[in-house]
Amino acid sequence: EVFTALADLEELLQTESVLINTLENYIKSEEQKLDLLKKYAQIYKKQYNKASEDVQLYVANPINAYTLVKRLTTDWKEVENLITADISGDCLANITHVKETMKFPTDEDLNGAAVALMRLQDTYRLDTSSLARGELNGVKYSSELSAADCFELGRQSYNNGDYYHTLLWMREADSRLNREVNETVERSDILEYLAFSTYKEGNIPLALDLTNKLLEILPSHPRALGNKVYYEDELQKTVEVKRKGDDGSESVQNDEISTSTITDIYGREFYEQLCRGEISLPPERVARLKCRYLTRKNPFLLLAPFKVEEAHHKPDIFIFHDVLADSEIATIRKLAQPRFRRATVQNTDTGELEIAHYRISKSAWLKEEEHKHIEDVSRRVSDMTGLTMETAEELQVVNYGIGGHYEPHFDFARREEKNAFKSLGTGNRIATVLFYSFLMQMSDVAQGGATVFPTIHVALWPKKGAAAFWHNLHPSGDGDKLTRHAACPVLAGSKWVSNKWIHERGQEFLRPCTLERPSEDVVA
Ligand SMILES: O=C(O)CCC(=O)C(=O)O
Ligand SMILES: [Fe+2]
Repeated sequence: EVFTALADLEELLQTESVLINTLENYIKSEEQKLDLLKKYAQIYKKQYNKASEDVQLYVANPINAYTLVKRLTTDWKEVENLITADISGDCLANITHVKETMKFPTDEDLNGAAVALMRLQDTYRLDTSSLARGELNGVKYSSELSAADCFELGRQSYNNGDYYHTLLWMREADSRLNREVNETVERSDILEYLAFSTYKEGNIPLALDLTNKLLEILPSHPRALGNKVYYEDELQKTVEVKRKGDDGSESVQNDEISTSTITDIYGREFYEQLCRGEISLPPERVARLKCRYLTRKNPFLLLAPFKVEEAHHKPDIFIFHDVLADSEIATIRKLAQPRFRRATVQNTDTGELEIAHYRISKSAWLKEEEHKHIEDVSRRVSDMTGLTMETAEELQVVNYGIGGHYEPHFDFARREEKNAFKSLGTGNRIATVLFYSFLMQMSDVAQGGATVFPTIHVALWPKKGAAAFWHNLHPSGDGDKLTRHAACPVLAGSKWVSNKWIHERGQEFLRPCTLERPSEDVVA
């Protein structure tokens, strides 16, 4: 699919340009054909009018008799040939060729792009009308959506069983339609989706009202007629149930929410608040964080020490500034782009890699041997972290497209995930280094894409050439649950990250393990 990475979307514009050309050529050919047919029609009409002046005199002339017959035989065949000339077939063949040889989106892509917009709408609390005006967080980026565009977003949501967004977008389609001079969609179609989604959301009186409005426009609409009877029946039933209730029968109330739901709700809330930049570390904790130069007793680093900023204590999260050169970033992009595949996650039961809705991006893996720059980056990670790269995974390059994100997760395998990293034989992921390799900001307003740690309220805002570093494991080898983190959906722009996952094996003397276990895990 193409919607998961901006790099692919750029190629879609090339496809569009070829298609526009094909379409214009087709229109030109059809116009030429019609011009020729018009000319034939004129000639026929002229001769016919002449003959009509005196039919008998006209046919009495042998030359006229001959040309009349000729006009209706060989000449007319020409006309028929022109009419049946298959210009459209040629054009369609061209289009098929374009679709087969160039990047072309599918229906799943349309759905993916629509779902991504809904995700952005929810995470960043964007109101439907502003979005339809082409605004993101108060910044106007693009042309407005037509009623038909909004209708399609509603329809995609409907097909996903997402009635909440169906209602938002169908209402927007309706209000846009009221203002459209050249209407782009039928009001009856909007009403049908509105009515049924309203019913699905539990509001039968309103669903009935909307269905009646639809029937005012199309009185014999078969589905609307059927639904009207059904809604009326349902309403009748509720009235009866209510009456019984008033007579003293008991009603059962069940508004219990399980504890896990509560934690999920709050976890999600912190995650989204961090993405929106609404919460951060309390000032007294920020005051304890320092910036410093790191040399690690390495003679090269004495000349050019790393600029390190502390982003959090316990777990320690560091930001290394200016650790990727522009030339290295260019190499990474050039090598990764042609190899991008939809990024995968590891199935916790089977250990197999699979795609998942909670990680939407494209990724590619680069080996040190491929280019000096990749080797240099790997050595730098070793210098930055003091850990060996011998058991580290290859450099993973990730590009996030429209609404691309990676929901809260751990980089390490948990104890129950027995099969994770088994085939590598290098132990668990002891640490993560995440480079922000390329970033296209569309405005000064932060437009999403932060790396956030919901449990400890940390948000790292991508900065080109910088890298984040943290240990995923406690010295005991147990996973540090506080390192749960996520990539917020990209609202506007393009986000590229590259990461190096460092493994346990080989680090025994570089980061000795202890027997001491973190208290939270002892309890668990
Ligand atoms: O892209 C980001 O900001 C985080 C990526 C991440 O957590 C991962 O790839 O494991
Ligand atoms: Fe991660």
